[in-house]
Amino acid sequence: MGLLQLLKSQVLCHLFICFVFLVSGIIVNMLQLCTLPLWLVNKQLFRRVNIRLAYCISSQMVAVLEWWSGTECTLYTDPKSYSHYGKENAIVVLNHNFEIDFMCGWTFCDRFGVLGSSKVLAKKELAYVPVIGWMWYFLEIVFCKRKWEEDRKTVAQSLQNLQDYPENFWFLLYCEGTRFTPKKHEISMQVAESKGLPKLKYHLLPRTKGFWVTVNNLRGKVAAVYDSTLNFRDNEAPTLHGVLNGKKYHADLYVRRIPLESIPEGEAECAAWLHKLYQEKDSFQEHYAQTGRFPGPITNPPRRPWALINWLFWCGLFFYHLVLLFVQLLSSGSMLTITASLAFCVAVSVGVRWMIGQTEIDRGSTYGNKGVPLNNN
Ligand SMILES: CC/C=C\C/C=C\C/C=C\C/C=C\C/C=C\C/C=C\CCC(=O)SCCNC(=O)CCNC(=O)[C@H](O)C(C)(C)COP(=O)(O)OP(=O)(O)OC[C@H]1O[C@@H](n2cnc3c(N)ncnc32)[C@H](O)[C@@H]1OP(=O)(O)O
Ligand SMILES: CCCCCCCCCCCCCCCC(=O)OC[C@@H](O)COP(=O)(O)O
Repeated sequence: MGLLQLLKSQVLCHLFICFVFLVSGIIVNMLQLCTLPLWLVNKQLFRRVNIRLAYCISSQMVAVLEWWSGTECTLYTDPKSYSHYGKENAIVVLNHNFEIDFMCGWTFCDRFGVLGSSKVLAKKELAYVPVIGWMWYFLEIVFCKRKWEEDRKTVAQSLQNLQDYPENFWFLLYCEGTRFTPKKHEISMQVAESKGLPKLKYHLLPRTKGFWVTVNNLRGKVAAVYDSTLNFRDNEAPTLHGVLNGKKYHADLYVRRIPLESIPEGEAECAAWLHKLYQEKDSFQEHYAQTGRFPGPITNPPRRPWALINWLFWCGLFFYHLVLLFVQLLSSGSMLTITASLAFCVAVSVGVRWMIGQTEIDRGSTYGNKGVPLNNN
């Protein structure tokens, strides 16, 4: 193990990275709060400012993935589609199998210059996660309770609000609605069977209502759906812990650009279209399992330096102040101050541990663990 790799595996380094993320994130959240009055006088300026503030937070996770762990992200797509990426609004449909799939998504957003404005249909529980969840309020992220009766109006309204959004964005939809586990897969395939749909090997059965409502409420605003299929080399199951430990992964993303006009408007037709899309995605995963690659040419968008610059700025700022604080603490000799500082460090560690827990599939929700009631029950 080299010296750098040894350094990356040190818990103290992980604590420092997490501390920087949490404290800088809360500072940015507070700045976002201060921009609220702007909404009343100039909504578009409010949005543009918040896109940049959000970048300061999400790009830290991109920097840790790209520069700290050195994870490589390869894009399989045709050159004609490539020329559109970052220059138009799009709905991204992505498989949901990996704990760090959202970080890989963010990496691609950064490489195409849409990281600050990127959006997602997210479960409501994530709105309460400090830093990221709070940041999302100011980005007009669309939250759902995963209860269609409650979501149908709120989701449609939140999507309509994006019609006059001033900068290009990608709107991410995990149509499977939850992360892949063998149990959820088994249950969703029972649902597929009961609906007479072909079985999927690598995906859960997609939930079609969110896709239908998104496509129809973003019509006229969004140019295309980017059908995206992600996998990792060597059957790796990457984790945020691995990334913090400096473990290098290799992500492969296969993207097809599908013009929005080609997607049917009616609910049933749109649902059938999505089911067919997931059958195709399943065949791409099968191809990957057989050959170790996706079909089509590789076009690698380069890493950009901004995420690294932003991260180094915050790390430098906090390192300087932490050293100062440490020296002052020791020279003060006050047991009370030392204990209070230690308690603060423990609180930060516990907070961050809880946040990392949100990314772990083992601690995931039970959504999708129950199928439709069988007729003979
Ligand atoms: C060039 C590069 C390209 C791309 C780069 C890649 C990506 C980058 C892009 C952007 C990045 C931006 C941000 C990323 C940052 C962070 C994201 C992190 C996390 C957030 C993700 C989440 O929170 S995922 C969870 C929330 N989202 C969703 O759930 C979306 C999908 N769900 C839906 O659409 C649902 O329909 C709903 C939520 C709108 C409503 O939920 P409900 O449960 O009420 O669903 P349904 O009404 O659909 O369910 C009932 C129907 O489903 C059938 N059923 C029952 N059991 C099951 C089962 N186990 N599996 C499947 N189906 C089931 C049931 O029979 C009902 O059928 P109907 O026929 O009546 O529909
Ligand atoms: C810079 C490094 C700092 C590291 C510490 C920060 C950790 C912050 C992580 C919070 C990110 C929260 C995003 C989680 C995304 C996610 O994957 O959500 C799961 C949902 O889709 C589906 O949930 P489920 O039904 O439970 O599978």
